[in-house]
Amino acid sequence: MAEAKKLSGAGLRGQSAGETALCTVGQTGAGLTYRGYDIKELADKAQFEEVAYLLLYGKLPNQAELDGYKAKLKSQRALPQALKTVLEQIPADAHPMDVMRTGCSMLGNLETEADFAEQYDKVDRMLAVFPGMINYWYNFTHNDGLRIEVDTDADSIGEQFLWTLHNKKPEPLHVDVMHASLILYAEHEFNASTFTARVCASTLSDIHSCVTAAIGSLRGPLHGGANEAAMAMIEHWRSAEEAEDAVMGMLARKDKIMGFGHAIYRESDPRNAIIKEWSKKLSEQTGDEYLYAVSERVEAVMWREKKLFCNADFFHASAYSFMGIPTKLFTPIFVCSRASGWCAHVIEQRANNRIIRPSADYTGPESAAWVAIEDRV
Ligand SMILES: CC(=O)SCCNC(=O)CCNC(=O)[C@H](O)C(C)(C)COP(=O)(O)OP(=O)(O)OC[C@H]1O[C@@H](n2cnc3c(N)ncnc32)[C@H](O)[C@@H]1OP(=O)(O)O
Ligand SMILES: O=C([O-])CC(=O)C(=O)O
Repeated sequence: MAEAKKLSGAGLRGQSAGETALCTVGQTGAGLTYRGYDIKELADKAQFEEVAYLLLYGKLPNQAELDGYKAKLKSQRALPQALKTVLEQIPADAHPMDVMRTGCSMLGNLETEADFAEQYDKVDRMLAVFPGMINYWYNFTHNDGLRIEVDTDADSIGEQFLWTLHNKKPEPLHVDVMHASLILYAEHEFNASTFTARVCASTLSDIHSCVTAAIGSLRGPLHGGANEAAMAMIEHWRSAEEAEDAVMGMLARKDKIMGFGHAIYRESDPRNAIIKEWSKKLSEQTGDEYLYAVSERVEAVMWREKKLFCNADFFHASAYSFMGIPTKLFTPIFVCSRASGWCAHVIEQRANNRIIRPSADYTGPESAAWVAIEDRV
């Protein structure tokens, strides 16, 4: 069993910043559990909606509860006209994560959480709306002003994402991949975006503000944005050999290789083996001749040269690409999933709240003498 990573130094690494009953990350060096359930078992056996329910409502749903939950989510997909109008104003060259941030914020204006008693309904509405919301904007701005129908017959959030993106019922294999992917991305303890959501929640702010703030944190390439950055890197290489040469050059220049390394895990990210397996299946299905091989070679070189391993993001890049998902929509899918984890944390924070307000070690001048404005250089 791998030892836990030695955690110290900047970035609050290794410091406990609160309690959670939602998730353990790297407790035995590599593991990940949601409310005690191993991620491998969840990704293998569950639908995303079961996992969202587990995180938000505290237990795995029985069949009737799952059916009821999915029916509720399905009934809440419609986009308010005012939200559509705002989405249509956002330019085609905007980053889709900015669209998610604005869309979430606009939803908060239209359907404000007036009381914490409404929190579960607000969360479920966001989960229901987000896939159609981003794809409404995407199709309108990238597909000749097409105004898609978001009230599809899709049975799940994963299917809804693919259906509203491509305007057709997706194939079952792709829906299975989406379930696994959304489960893998759903929750990860006090990562940067979740911590952002909790800090916002600790001021007793509304839930749309918490999620909007978290989207902003997830957007960065050191966090959720890494799946897009990984794709932007690997898409240039047409063979494993070309990839190896390029990565060696990047390492010599001390470039960061996106999709590798982790703040907590030491030897592996348990989500990688799962999404890698799906990426392999998709590669075989699509007749891919190099992208999977390129990805595998980058993984091998990074481990050989740096003992750095793929995190959850790296093989998501090839997997999403094989399903015809445009690179810039990769991180919004992460939002569609992680919104469940963020909101479970917001609910947990609210249940036992104290405003999060750490201290800082001051490094500025001891004291400074006032200088009148006309005397300043
Ligand atoms: C879903 C997710 O959010 S997973 C994370 C997604 N992010 C990425 O993939 C971005 C690339 N990775 C990284 O930038 C980092 O590994 C992070 C941000 C994930 C973690 O950062 P840290 O906790 O600071 O990493 P850690 O302390 O283990 O770094 C150790 C050393 O490895 C290096 N290193 C870490 N990751 C990488 C990488 N991907 N490429 C090259 N070198 C790296 C660091 O620069 C550091 O070197 P140094 O000691 O000479 O400065
Ligand atoms: O835990 C982290 O720091 C980043 C991560 O993997 C996640 O949020 O899924």
